[in-house]
Amino acid sequence: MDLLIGGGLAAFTIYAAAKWQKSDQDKIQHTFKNIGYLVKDKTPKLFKTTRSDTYMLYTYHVPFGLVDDPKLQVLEKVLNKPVKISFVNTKLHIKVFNQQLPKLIDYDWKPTERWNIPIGKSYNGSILHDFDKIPHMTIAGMTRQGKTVLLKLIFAHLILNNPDDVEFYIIDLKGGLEFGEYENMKQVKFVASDVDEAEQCLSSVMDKVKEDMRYFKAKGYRNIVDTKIKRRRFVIVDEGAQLTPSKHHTKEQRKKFDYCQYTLGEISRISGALGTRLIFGNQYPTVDNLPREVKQNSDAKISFRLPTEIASRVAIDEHGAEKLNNAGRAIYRTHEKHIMQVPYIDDKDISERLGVYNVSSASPETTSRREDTVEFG
Ligand SMILES: Nc1ncnc2c1ncn2[C@@H]1O[C@H](COP(=O)(O)OP(=O)(O)OP(=O)(O)O)[C@@H](O)[C@H]1O
Repeated sequence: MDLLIGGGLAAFTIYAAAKWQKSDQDKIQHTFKNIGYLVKDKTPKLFKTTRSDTYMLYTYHVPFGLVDDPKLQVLEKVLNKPVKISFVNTKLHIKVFNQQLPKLIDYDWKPTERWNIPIGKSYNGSILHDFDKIPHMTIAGMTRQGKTVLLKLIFAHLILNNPDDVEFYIIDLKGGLEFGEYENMKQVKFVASDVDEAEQCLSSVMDKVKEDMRYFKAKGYRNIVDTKIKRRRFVIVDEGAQLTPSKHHTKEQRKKFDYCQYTLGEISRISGALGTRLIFGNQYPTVDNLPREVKQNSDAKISFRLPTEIASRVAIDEHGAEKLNNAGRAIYRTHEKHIMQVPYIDDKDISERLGVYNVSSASPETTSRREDTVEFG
């Protein structure tokens, strides 16, 4: 019943605001009343407005007992503009953005600083993810929403910025269809396309991580970012759910799945300071197919559209991904949360731009298991 009344009021508020040509400030004030965001007839009082190029920020004193409330989200529809609501230092902040995000942004191939990747455009401008600050990332999203495009964007931009210092270990559980064509690039050390190869790939990464650990200990290093070591190693998993054992697998197969899940957890737990970064992509994250340690150690979580609020909570620890509404639209969650449009990149573009890094197929380095020595310093 409450829901019905609440829904009716919200619909009325949206209708009324559209009909009366009021300023955003007026509309917000009316909305407080209409949706019952008040205490004993006292509604929030506007205390400050701050204008920027991209938004207008309204700051309110609120009566004691009121905090930010999900029902204020109705303002998005009342104002027909993107709105961000937060409660900071006992004040209510309502940020009203001037523009909707574009539905398509082409990737522009502009280099950035070292390990910073332009993963999206938010209402506030470009979002750069710095893999030296936040080493591990999870990426979730239903089919055809943009996970693989984002993984390829990260891959391509890392090579653009650091062609001589980046190396990749890729577990492409779409049978190698997505990353197989890049396996001859000098930066790509391994492309695994099934669980047997994933086991070998991860075992090889683990050996290297242990090697790094011994080296760091001997040198007294704590974190790669405080050393002169330029090399960074990226482990990319596309469709991590394929590493979940099920009752149809044999005992032998299950052992392999368990090993892969355990090793990904270990990599996320110990290797960040040593220069290895894990990016774990997964269609529909559940507690079974998103290894707990990977989730806990990934301080950056990205989600494209997911089917349910529950899946959104597993992926990014809060609701919202179930409401995203076009391919390439995602939530980027670190200590902050941003809605962004991921730049679009296609395979042809990557092959043309990065083709120079293809090593000759005659070279012994071109097998899917190139085990180059790691260079330090
Ligand atoms: N950033 C983007 N901007 C606009 N369109 C996009 C973007 N990313 C993906 N798309 C569209 O969605 C399609 C599917 O993208 P992608 O291959 O990344 O899906 P996916 O999430 O990996 O799905 P699946 O898990 O089924 O492979 C693309 O071919 C493209 O048409």
